[in-house]
Amino acid sequence: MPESVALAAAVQAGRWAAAACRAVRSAADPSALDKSDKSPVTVADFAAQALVCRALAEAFPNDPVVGEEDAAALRSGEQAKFASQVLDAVNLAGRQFDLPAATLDDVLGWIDRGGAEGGGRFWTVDPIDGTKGFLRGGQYAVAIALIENGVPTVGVLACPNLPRNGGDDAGDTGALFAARRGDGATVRSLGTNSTPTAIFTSPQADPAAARVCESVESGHTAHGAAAEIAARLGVSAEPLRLDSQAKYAEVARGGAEIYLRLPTRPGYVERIWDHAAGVAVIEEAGGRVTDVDGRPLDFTHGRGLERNRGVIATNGPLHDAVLEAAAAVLAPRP
Ligand SMILES: Nc1ncnc2c1ncn2[C@@H]1O[C@H](COP(=O)(O)OS(=O)(=O)O)[C@@H](OP(=O)(O)O)[C@H]1O
Ligand SMILES: [Mg+2]
Ligand SMILES: [Mg+2]
Ligand SMILES: [Mg+2]
Repeated sequence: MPESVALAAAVQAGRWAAAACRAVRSAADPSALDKSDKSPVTVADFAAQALVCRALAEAFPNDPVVGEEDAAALRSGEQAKFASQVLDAVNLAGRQFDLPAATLDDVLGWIDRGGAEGGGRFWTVDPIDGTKGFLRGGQYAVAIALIENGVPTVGVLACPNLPRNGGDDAGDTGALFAARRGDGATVRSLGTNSTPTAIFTSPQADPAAARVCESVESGHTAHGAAAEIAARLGVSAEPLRLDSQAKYAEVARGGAEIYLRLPTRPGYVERIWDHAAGVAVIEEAGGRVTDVDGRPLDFTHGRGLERNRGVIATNGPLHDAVLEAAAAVLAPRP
């Protein structure tokens, strides 16, 4: 079946952005700024958001985009050198795809296309999910999703450091996961014209045989509570720790059965761009996603998953058992 215009635009956006991330990483240690919440943002985050918004604007000039980053710091004048590095990264990646050279004004304009609030139909973009992983040389993902009436209907995860094939057959590095509601989920390499292959979650129904994945960062998920849930399920394998929505991708292709993201403090609201693309990919591969209380993720409240707490994603058959174990370990919802 030919890919829909929306999925094709998201795939192209993911490829352009991934090329910018790779270009920045291979040049030198990426420079980073601290945002107001003390989290890092690099030249590559800005360049990737610019390229994703550029690709989406070409295909759907009227679609709103909710992106993680904005260009305020780059416009401030204090960061002129940083801003020119962002421009260079956009044009370096653009040359690989024969795109016309951009100006700094073009780049700032594309980045700020990501300032929408949402709506009935909108895109959400995490230009680098797992920025700490990117800085460490670990996993990261460019995450792009189309949300229609609260449902992620298209999802793309471009993972430049993830092996194309899972398991022992590592193959080449760089994998792009894509899904459109009703059409299934696929993986392909990051190269242009690569062929997509269908992916499916693992059929494992024995909790004791499950493999759990979780964030590397202990500030982003409660590792201790996850270990208690795993022990209740009888899981013996050590957790697989990897940065970013590469965790959704691993569960979607059967490389793990469970992804636990457990609140580290009351009141943290998960961001929609940290989950929407992963949800589309994993559900189309046969998996299930809820919050820790078993509620579906609610993408109708702007930039945050205001009505949810934490996230549990599974292969499908194990979901109810994991929710039961989580209910026994976690304090009830306040
Ligand atoms: N306290 C807290 N709890 C939960 N999540 C948080 C928290 N603080 C930050 N974030 C978000 O975590 C995103 C990174 O996801 P991961 O933890 O899976 O990756 S990583 O291990 O940090 O690399 C990260 O996304 P990026 O900023 O795109 O990297 C943040 O949006
Ligand atoms: Mg993120
Ligand atoms: Mg990010
Ligand atoms: Mg961030």
